[in-house]
Order: sequence, then C-alpha cells, then structure tokens
Amino acid sequence: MGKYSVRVATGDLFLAGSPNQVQLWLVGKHGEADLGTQLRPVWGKEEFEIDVPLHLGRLLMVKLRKHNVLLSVDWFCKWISVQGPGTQGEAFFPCYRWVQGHRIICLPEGTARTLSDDPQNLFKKYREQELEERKKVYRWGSWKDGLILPIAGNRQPDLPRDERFLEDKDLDFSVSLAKALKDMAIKGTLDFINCVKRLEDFKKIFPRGKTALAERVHDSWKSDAFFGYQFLNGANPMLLRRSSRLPARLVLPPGMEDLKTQLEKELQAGSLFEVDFSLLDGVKPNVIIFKPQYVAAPLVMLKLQPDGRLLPMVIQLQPPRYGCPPPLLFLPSDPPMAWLLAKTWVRSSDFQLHQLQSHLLRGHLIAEVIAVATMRSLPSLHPIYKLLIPHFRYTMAINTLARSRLVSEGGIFDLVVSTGSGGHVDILQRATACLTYRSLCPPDDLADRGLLGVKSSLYGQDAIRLWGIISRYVEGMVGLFYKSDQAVKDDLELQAWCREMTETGLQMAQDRGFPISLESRAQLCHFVTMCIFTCTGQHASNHLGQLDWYSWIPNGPCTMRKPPPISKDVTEKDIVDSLPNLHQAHMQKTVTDFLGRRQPVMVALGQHEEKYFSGPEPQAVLRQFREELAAMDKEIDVRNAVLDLPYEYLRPSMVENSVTI
Ligand SMILES: CC/C=C/C/C=C\C[C@@H](/C=C/C=C\C/C=C\C/C=C\CCC(=O)O)OO
Ligand SMILES: [Fe+2]
Repeated sequence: MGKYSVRVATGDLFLAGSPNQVQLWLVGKHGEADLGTQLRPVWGKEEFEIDVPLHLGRLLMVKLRKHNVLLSVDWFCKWISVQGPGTQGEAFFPCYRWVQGHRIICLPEGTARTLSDDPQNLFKKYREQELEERKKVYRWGSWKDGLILPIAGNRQPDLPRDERFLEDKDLDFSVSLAKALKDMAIKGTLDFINCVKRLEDFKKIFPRGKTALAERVHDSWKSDAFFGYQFLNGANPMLLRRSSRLPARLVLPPGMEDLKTQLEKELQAGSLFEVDFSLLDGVKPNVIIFKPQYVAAPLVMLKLQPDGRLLPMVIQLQPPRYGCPPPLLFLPSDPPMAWLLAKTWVRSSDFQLHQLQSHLLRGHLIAEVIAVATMRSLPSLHPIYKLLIPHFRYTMAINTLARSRLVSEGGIFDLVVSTGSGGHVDILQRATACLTYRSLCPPDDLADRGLLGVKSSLYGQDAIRLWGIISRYVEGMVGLFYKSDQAVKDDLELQAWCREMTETGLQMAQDRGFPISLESRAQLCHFVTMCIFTCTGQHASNHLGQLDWYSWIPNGPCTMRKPPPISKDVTEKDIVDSLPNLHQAHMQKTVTDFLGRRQPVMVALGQHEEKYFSGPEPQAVLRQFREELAAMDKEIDVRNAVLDLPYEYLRPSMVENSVTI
C-alpha cells in the first residue's frame, strides 16, 4: 500500500489523443488495484498521484481500458510510467500502440523475459492471450501462387491499425504522390504528340533537383567503365559474380578466338566476372496500348582491372537456342551505336531484375514476412520481439501499396514496364524459387559471388561492415537473455517463430538453407542479424540508387519497344526507337522521383526513440550500437570525400530503420 505517481504519454502526433476516459489498473505480484478512470489522454503527458490501500508487491503490469460514452476515438499510447512501492524507483510500461474500442489492454513492465525468465509463470497467461489475439489480427494473406506470403489485406484500412502510416507519413506520401501525378498529367499531355528523336531529347524529362550523381550518369552513361561500375556499386549490386569457368551459354562463333584467349587469360588470373540475366529467359513481354514490348536475357562478361575498373568484354543478348546459329556477340570494338544498344539492353534487363528480385522481393517482401511472423509468434515481452519491432515500421503498409498500385493489374508495371502484365509475377516466382538464406547474409553472399576483398566493391565493403555492426548489436542483446545454447533450444516461442518464418511465411524455404529450428546462440544471432540487415541495409542498398541511376532514362529503361538487335548495323534512331517513348519515360521518371526521393519522415538505422527494453544493460548495448554506426558514418564520409563516385547507400545515416518506401 502507499502513494503511487502515474505518468501517461500520448503519441506526439495531432490525432494521437482521445477525449475518451481511460481506466487504469496496477497489477502487482500480490494484488491488483483499480485506479478508476483517472485519465482523459487528449495530448502529451498526463500524470496523477493516487493512494492505494492494498499491498501490491512488485509491479508486473498496468492494465488499461478506454471508455467511450458516445464516440470511441482511438488513442495512441506511448508508455506509462509508475513510481511508488514495488517499482524499484520507476517501473516503465512500453506500449507504442493504438488503444481501440474498450477492450482491456495489458502492458507488462518493460523488462524483456523469455518463458524461462518467468519461473513463477506470472506472465504466462498474458503471453498466451497476447499471441492468440495477434494471430487473429496479423493473418497471412496470399498475393500470387509461388510467392512468399504477405499480410492479409488489399488496402490500408484492411491492415492492423498499428501497421498503417501515421498522419505525418501518410500526409507526406499522399501529397507527394498527388503532386507527382499532377506534374505527370500536366507535363505528360504533350507526351503523345512530342516524340524523342535523339538520345539527348530525354533531357526534356530529366528531373529538376536531380542529384549530382544523376548528372554524372547523364554525362557518362555511354562509357564502358561507368557501365561496369554499376554492377559493383550502382542501383543493383546483387548480380555480379566472379567467374569460375566460362559460362556454358557463352558459345563463341568462329572468328572469336582472340576473345576466347582474352577471357581465358582473365579467368586464369581470377579477374573474370559475369552478370547473367538468364532468369529473364522466356519471360512473356508486356503489350502496352496494343504495342508489343520486348525482354531479353543477356550475359555480360567483364574484367576487373588492376586499377579497380570493371570493364565489359562481351555481351550476349540472348542465350543460345537449340537448332539455331549461336547468338550474336557484341564487343567494345563494335561500331559505337551497336555496342551502345547492346549495353542499353543490359541496362533495361538490370532494371527488371533489380526492381523485382533485388528490391521488391529481397528487400520489401522478405521484410514483410519477418514482420508478420514476428507479430504472430513472439509476445511483446520477448527480447527478440523488442529487438526487431523497431525494424518493421510501415513495411506492411508500403508493401500493400506496392501490391495495389505498382505490381497490380493496371498498375505501373502493366502501364509502362516491359515485364508488366504477368511477366513480373513470373520473374518474382522464379526469383523466389532460387532465393537462398545465404544470399541474404552479405558475408555468405559476397563469398559465394567472389566479391569479398574486392577493393572497388564499395557496396561489398560497406555491407560487410554494417553486417558486423548489426551482428555485434544482436550478440550483445542475445547474450543478455540466453546464457547457453540449450536456452535457445528450450525457448518454444523462439522455435515457433523460426518455423513460422521458414515454413509458412517463406513457404517451405528450408530447402534453400533457411532454418526451421534454432540450435545455438550463434545460429540465433546469425538469423536475427539477417532479419535486421534485410529490413535496413539490404533494402537501402537496393532502394536508394533509383534516383541516381534511373533518372537518366537511357541508363535504366523501364521497357524496350523494339526486339534485341540481330545485326551490328545500328543507328542512334534504332536506339531511340527501342527506348521508352516519352510517356513511358515520363511515368518512369515520376515513379523514380516519387520513390527515390529522400524521405522527410525517416528514422535512420538504430535511431528509433521507442524504449522497448527496460534496464541498464539493453540500453548500454543499444548505445554501443549507435556509437559504432556513428563511427561508420563518419568514416564513409571521409572515404567518399576523395572518391570520384561516392557510395552512400549503406551509410548508417542514410539507411532507414525499416522498409517504409
Ligand atoms: C518502377 C518502380 C518499381 C519498383 C518496385 C520495387 C519496390 C517497390 C517500391 C514500393 C512502392 C510502394 C508503393 C508505390 C506506390 C505508388 C507508385 C507510384 C505511382 C503510382 C501511380 C498511380 O498509382 O497512379 O519500393 O520503393
Ligand atoms: Fe523500396
């Protein structure tokens, strides 16, 4: 018994408060006290003192219930803090959720607890009830067969309240999209009348406020070194790999002996690299306004020079066909327009695999599976829930928007992208079928692709560095709550989470290396590091480059309007006629600007304000994480200052804490 001081924090946004009255209970180890309806959480923080005649013992939980006489108004509760008997100075009850209706909500004290940390089962019932409720609210959906699962729901209102954009993000997204579409409507009216006659005519839609790097792309896109550089550090750094043999598909027709000699020399020296777009082979191209579009499946062979430049040696635009003559090979020594058209075809193919495989699937959709599996399997008390939850913000919302406006029937892909109208789904299905656990973990992925230690792979260096920082953060937190491998094995909630992710969310992905159980702290740390890296660095390194590399349309054509060339007799007009028309280019530029712009409503990696963990030790681990991120950020700044082409996409201050766009 005694006097308690209670503080209640409402969200900072204008619509976070509620005029409804809120009733609170204090739940201790030895009793429960109804504090009555002390609160009307309209704005900011409220506090009150109250005498409780009961002996409650150590405070375990706060319960709250919103009362609505006429109108129920949702209330965003950030946290509740209590001082008084049984609080060891202050007991902190994190919430960071919407309180809806008038159900009783339980907020456990912020100390993270696994099941084994609760030997008296003080929270067991609460954990079970919470997960039962979460499984009703967070349901797996289905978008297309053969893909990993999304959250159920087709539009924002279908999503759980806590997953929708808050008003600041919603306003920014809606206003920016409306502005982009208005600009498109105004400037695009003439698109069907005007046409592009020369490559430089694409300057007409080169965006205002373009980035310095986008300028460089416009100036240098034709150069071989610039073309090769993009596979290392461009919008899509995920396809390049060191060759271990000459690719079987690379059939060298008679007269190409010199090339064979050069390729073998680079292969022997370990400096031969390849980018193989075979995943696109046979994909049905889109038809846009009755006009067929075209898709190719190129192979590019490149040599890594001692000075770090990656130079193309040969481009094969389509794989060999049985019973047909070997495909034409394009060389740097070919007539300039023929070589440029071959490179442009590669750029358009890279756009397709980048946006669908590297960005949407391996960034957005995997992050969504991690979020949904976690919400369905881990109670808010669980340390791994507390570690991961900041990295899920807005992911279900942005992905639902992507499914309804980008890759939907009649969406952007159908309107202006060569793989739209079904080819994009085929690509996603093929990419899902070959998605491995190792490919989501940079130390494994870069080793498998032969990129570890390649000095000119700035993406690789920064990905390894960031993975290491996240890994130490995860190890620090896991070490606080799991004192042995057996403790990991014994955590049934954790095992259910891992299985839900691999078997359900990722659709039986154990065949591709994903674990269906966690047998050790090391394995748990690797898996959780993959989760956080995917939701942050993996997405950022494949999202942030859009504005730089796709603003100049010929460097990232969303579609090709003529078939791949079968001769080297190519003119600039052939290239212009192959590239997107003005309307398609305008739409690409509108979407690129809209998606690629730097987000004003942005939480950088590790900088979330929510305090999910109570106690000095988790706070210390988070502080160390932030210090290492700050050090990396500063060192990247120094490195970039002396680079001709800075690499910024894995700078911690540029990496969002979750997938939100
Ligand atoms: C052409 C760009 C393709 C990108 C696919 C990769 C990832 C998805 C993307 C998320 C997009 C989310 C929502 C898109 C919403 C609107 C799209 C813009 C204009 C729509 C026009 C309209 O609906 O009228 O990652 O950032
Ligand atoms: Fe994105």
